Amino acid sequence: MSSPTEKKTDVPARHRGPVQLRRGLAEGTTADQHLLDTRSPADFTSTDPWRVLRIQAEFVEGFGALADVGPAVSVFGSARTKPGSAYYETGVEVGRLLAEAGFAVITGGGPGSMDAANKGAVEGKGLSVGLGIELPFEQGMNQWVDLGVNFRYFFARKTMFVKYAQGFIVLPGGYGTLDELFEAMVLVQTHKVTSFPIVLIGTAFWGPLVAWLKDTLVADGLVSPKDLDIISVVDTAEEAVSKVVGAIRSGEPGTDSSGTEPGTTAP
Ligand SMILES: C/C(=C\CNc1ncnc2c1ncn2[C@@H]1O[C@H](COP(=O)(O)O)[C@@H](O)[C@H]1O)CO
Repeated sequence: MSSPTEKKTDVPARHRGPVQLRRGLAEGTTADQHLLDTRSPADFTSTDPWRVLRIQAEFVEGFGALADVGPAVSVFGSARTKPGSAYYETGVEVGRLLAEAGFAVITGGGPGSMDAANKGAVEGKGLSVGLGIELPFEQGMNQWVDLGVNFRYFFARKTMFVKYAQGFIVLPGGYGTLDELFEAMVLVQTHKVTSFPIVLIGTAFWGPLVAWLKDTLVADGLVSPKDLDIISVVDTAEEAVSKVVGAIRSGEPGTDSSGTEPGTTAP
């Protein structure tokens, strides 16, 4: 009797593209049969190889749609921010000031702070971009998006936020906002992107998070003290836009060159 590790050359193999299958896995239908069998097309479109093509298509379509956006800043913040609230008005101001400074405004295209920043971009006569995401519940693009691209996959969409923007402005938000913020922070920390200012608005909101980064992550040696400089925190739309635009124009990373600590308003 041969050992399980002994090479078996007598077992026939079936090839499916670059994949080789033996024994029970070799049984079944051929690729041609699958292709020509129209009984269950829905099964086919939910297979992983088909998904890869859809993912690829999202990147191709996204790159194509956004290629001519020009200088841009991505703005993040809660989908639940209410029109008329202070955060909403700050979002409108951010969008307007960015547009007036010649920057396209890229958001997630949804409600709340995204709606606010897109509205500001339109008011400032700039390019208002929304990168929508397909969600289990119906959620259209907000009315202020002039160039909209809809994504099925969060990760493809997140690539676009970074690839087509030169900086981020982040309003208060929940998990989605934190996800987008921390992804950008990691990209800067690991030098995957350079010269990428990230400015958070709202010292009262972000202060406790920044304190935790410092008192726990830095204190425990999980990030270095200089990693705190990846973000800066301000209180107004004017400060945020001036900081991001200034850093982009000077080619500096998003560090606070004034020497003030993250979590404090720049002088
Ligand atoms: C939950 C609600 C709406 C969901 N619609 C969204 N549309 C587009 N983009 C969204 C949506 N929800 C989250 N995002 C992305 O995450 C960030 C906001 O998430 P948060 O958890 O609300 O902070 C935002 O920047 C988007 O990119 C309400 O009806």
